[in-house]
Amino acid sequence: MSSTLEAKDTQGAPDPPDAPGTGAGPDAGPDAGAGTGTASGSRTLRADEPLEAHLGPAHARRRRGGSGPAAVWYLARRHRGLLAAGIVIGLIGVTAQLAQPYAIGELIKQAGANKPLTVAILVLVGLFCVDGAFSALQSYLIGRAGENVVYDVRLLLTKRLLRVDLAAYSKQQQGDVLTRTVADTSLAKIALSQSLAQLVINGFTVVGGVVVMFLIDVWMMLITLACLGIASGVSLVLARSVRRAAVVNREDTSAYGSDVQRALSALPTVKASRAEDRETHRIGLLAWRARNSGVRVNGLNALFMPAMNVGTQAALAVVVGVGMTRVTRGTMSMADLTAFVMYLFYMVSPLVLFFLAIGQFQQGRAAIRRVDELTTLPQEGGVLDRMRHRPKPPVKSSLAADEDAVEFRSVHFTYGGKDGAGGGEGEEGEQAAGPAETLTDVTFSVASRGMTAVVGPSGAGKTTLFQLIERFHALDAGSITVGGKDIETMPLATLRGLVGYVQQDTAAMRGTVRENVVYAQPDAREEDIREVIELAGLTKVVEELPDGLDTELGDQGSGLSGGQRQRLCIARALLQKPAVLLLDEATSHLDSDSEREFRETLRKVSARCAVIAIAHRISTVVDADMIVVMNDGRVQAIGKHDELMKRDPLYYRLANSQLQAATSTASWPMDPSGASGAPGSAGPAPLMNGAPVGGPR
Ligand SMILES: Nc1ncnc2c1ncn2[C@@H]1O[C@H](COP(=O)(O)OP(=O)(O)OP(=O)(O)O)[C@@H](O)[C@H]1O
Repeated sequence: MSSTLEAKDTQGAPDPPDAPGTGAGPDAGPDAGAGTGTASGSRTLRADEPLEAHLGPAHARRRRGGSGPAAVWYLARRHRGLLAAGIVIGLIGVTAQLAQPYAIGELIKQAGANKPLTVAILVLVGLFCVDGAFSALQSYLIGRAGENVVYDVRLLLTKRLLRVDLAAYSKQQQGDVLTRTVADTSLAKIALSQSLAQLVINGFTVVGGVVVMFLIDVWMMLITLACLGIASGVSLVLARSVRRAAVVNREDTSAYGSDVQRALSALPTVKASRAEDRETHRIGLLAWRARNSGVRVNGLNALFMPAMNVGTQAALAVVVGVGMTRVTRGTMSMADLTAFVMYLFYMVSPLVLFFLAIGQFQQGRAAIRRVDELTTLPQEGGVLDRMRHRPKPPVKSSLAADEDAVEFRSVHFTYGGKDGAGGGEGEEGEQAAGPAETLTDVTFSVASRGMTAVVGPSGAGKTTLFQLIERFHALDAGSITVGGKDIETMPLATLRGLVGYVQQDTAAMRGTVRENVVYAQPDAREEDIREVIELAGLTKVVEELPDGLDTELGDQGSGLSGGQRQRLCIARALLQKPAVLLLDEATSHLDSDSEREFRETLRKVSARCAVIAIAHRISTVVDADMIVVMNDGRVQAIGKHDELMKRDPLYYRLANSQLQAATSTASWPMDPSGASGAPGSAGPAPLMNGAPVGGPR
């Protein structure tokens, strides 16, 4: 039996993580070769398998608000073969167990009749061995099925979370997502493997025991059933209460986890604000709430055992009393009474386990519901899905020197969607309507070579421009093209291969310096890595690190200074050899010397690709080939530094305040609208909105 299972279980055998595609490991797995396992086997999913195919149309319907099995149930069904095998083996073990009291009764009869006992003893020992061996095998198989289920569920969650629509994800609490991914999946595993198996196996034991006891003595069994029936009814009511309490406890635990995560992610700020006590109090209250609901769950669980024990003890007292009377009267043999009492004892534990499994299963259902909610988060690429039937542009890795790198055409955008529908697959449709447009009628184009700076006051919409180029959000109206192709018709991987993005909050990660640099280009050559390290001005920094490129960094790249982390992220983006490089405040942490060197780097890079940089420092933008001035979600002006200083009051003001601070001279007029001959004195410069001014060609 086990070899058959093993054969099924190893179909689509996986690879160890370091040997992708060789099919050497046990249950498929992340990088396995093509599997051939069937739905009745227990082949785990591969990381490269399209999960939607496994979730089936019913799940897709469910995500659109219709009916269909939850993702977790759907995945669990893939392992029903292994689970069923575990249960069948468990049932064989239980049958051997149920036969034991009967065999003991026979032994007593043999002894009473002064007959040889060898066979009876051997039968009994054989039953003990079968019981032990099969229950061990059952535990192993069911445990394995549970691990397979939780692996598949976690793989599904990982895939869907990494491809989640950013607008939808930003509404989630990160701590809650973590709790659902780690703790709730563990509870779901227990419910879908151990609890289910316990329900079937112990249910079978109880039913089997009842049947045999009926065969031994009907009246005594009816007395027993009356006592146990009351206890079972109480237990069922308890199980329902446990489920309700477990749902509350899962929510409370998750709220606690979210708040711990919130505080820890801003630990330096917590300390600097001397908020440790306040945070302890606030998080402590949530911990207390979780403790209280946990105590309630435990209390209800704890009532199971006594409820069953009282029922069994009452049954035992009555059975022994009535049984002994009948033995004395000669209407029942001592052997039958012994067997009956033994069956009663044998039934207690399965009965208790049966009801405990109901409680456990109910708790698991609460966790399954929470995990399933995560799997229905809207996914990126919905726009592309809707355009599936339109011809796709050819995949390109660079742009010709004479074509536009990026073009915004009358782009309108509101966070959360103009009508509150948001981006992604548009399945949830729950997002609230945004109060005002973030970008209005934005039109400009950027040539495929050269440096374009985007400037403007805080909140003007500069970062939003970049996020739209990366297609993190869907537009309300208008279009954006990269290399002349509408980005909504491009596969996301192609688009993001063409566009390198260094975010405002530099995203260095835990891992080595090398891992951070090659993150977008894992197969980069050593000389290319060295080149981008040099270009980003990191060569000396890396040389001074204890293990050079292989030095381990902490979370968010701790171990490097802010400026060094920023350069690390720039090196990462450069290694990708993007056609368009987006730098959001990428020089904000650099000192003047480093910034001068970096501007030199940018000059070199912008000869190869389009660089678009959001910059607050005027020194970064003075020599840009084109400057886009954003104000209140609109393009206010486009031009070069000297032109803008003359004709755009906002740019003049932004530049002037910085240059004044830098030079500490009073030679600049303070009020650009004054009569000092300053720009803007003849009134505000005309908006360039809707009139694209091409950059250098
Ligand atoms: N995820 C979001 N959800 C809702 N509104 C947002 C979101 N991100 C930004 N906004 C709003 O959009 C507007 C533009 O934000 P954006 O980050 O693009 O400005 P910015 O010009 O880059 O500002 P800064 O120079 O301060 O970084 C702001 O009013 C901001 O509050």
